[in-house]
Amino acid sequence: AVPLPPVPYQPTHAESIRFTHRRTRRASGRPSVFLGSAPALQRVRADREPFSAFGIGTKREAGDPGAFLGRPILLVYTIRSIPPREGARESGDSRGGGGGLVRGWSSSSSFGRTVSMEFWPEFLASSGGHEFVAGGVGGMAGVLAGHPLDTLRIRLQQPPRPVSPGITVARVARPPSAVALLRGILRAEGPGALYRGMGAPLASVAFQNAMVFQVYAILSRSLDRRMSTSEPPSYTSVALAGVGTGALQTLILSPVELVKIRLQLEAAGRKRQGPVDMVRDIMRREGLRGIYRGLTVTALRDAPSHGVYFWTYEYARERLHPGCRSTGQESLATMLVSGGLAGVASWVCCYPLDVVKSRLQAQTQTHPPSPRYRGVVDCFRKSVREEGLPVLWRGLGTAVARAFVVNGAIFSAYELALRFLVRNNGRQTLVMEEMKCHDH
Ligand SMILES: NC(=[NH2+])NCCC[C@H](N)C(=O)O
Repeated sequence: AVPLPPVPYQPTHAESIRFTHRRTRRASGRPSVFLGSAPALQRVRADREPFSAFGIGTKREAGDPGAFLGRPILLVYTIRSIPPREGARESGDSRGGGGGLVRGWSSSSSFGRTVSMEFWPEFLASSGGHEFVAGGVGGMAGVLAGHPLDTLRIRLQQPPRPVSPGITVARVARPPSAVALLRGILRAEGPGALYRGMGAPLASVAFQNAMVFQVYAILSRSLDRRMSTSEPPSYTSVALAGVGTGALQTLILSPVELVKIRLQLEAAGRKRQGPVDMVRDIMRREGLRGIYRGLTVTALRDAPSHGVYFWTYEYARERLHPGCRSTGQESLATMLVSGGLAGVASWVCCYPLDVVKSRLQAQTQTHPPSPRYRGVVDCFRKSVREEGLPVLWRGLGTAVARAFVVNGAIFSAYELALRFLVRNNGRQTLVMEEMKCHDH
């Protein structure tokens, strides 16, 4: 067979230039500019390599400001992929041994002669929005696995019905246990009631979770300031990225949960509304303010809880399977358990806020004459005054069970989908060798 000619490498997008540049600089300690595009690298196929890449770089010492002002030099690279094993050997990275995924860059000798660098799997993964797709798959798995428990939690959190305006039966009637409530719902409304309001979350939570995992992937890597990229983001970066992600996703999640909660609380028998009718109805009556009711309390709940969420996940999986944050090698059990634990920790830490949020989002503004709770603080005060301190933990058992199931499903589906999406790239290590360096 005639060997295929090298594929000329065309520099394209600005974004990947910046990205590649940052990686290069961090790894070598010397600034250099490489013009190239990550999507082009992803198109490398075994039958088309090695191929050449042309880059323009500058040689400067590390930390030198104005690196871009240096004389441009032409760099010629050969890019080829090598088996993971060999990659581990070449980069001296023992963790990647045994056919594992190798991460990090290795740059040998001095810049300007021969530099070989590895494109780590995550670099390839992060350039194509794979986390977004995998996050969406995870979100759907989570809703399918946990919606009945979610309905139980929302119902348990509600205040007792008033006998007449302003007077509740809280002191007389003990709130029902989860099991009693479940039996009651099944008897009176049938199993369908547990799945009520699931259609809309399936689509919207898929989108919300997709955004969460994509934003988290970007933030956790960009917050990490360490020079070495051969290691996964630090736990501090992971937690901070979680907080940022949690705050941002509130904009999507708050209205989604408002509609979900109201659909979940619709009793059987009464004429039922679908999500679209419900949104239209709220918009007509209260406008955008109505749709965004509960935004503040959702942000208060979700920013810290997502910090705890991602920190716990990363910490737990590393404990259960040492080295897996670097190699990506972990079992399904590790994914399920660390995802489950992350969910539980993130719910326990913010649970009272969730009770308040559910109550605030459930109440309609027009009926009864005036809303029962006027805001976050008022809802806290009134609930505790009327029902005692334990009200802040009502439904916690159900919430914890749900959190374990849902987030075990989310993280497992996410990790598996991600591996599926990058499996072509994930098994190989790309080495970029600097062949020539014309320095005039
Ligand atoms: N309490 C939280 N908001 N935790 C953060 C992630 C929660 C996850 N999306 C879930 O539905 O369980």
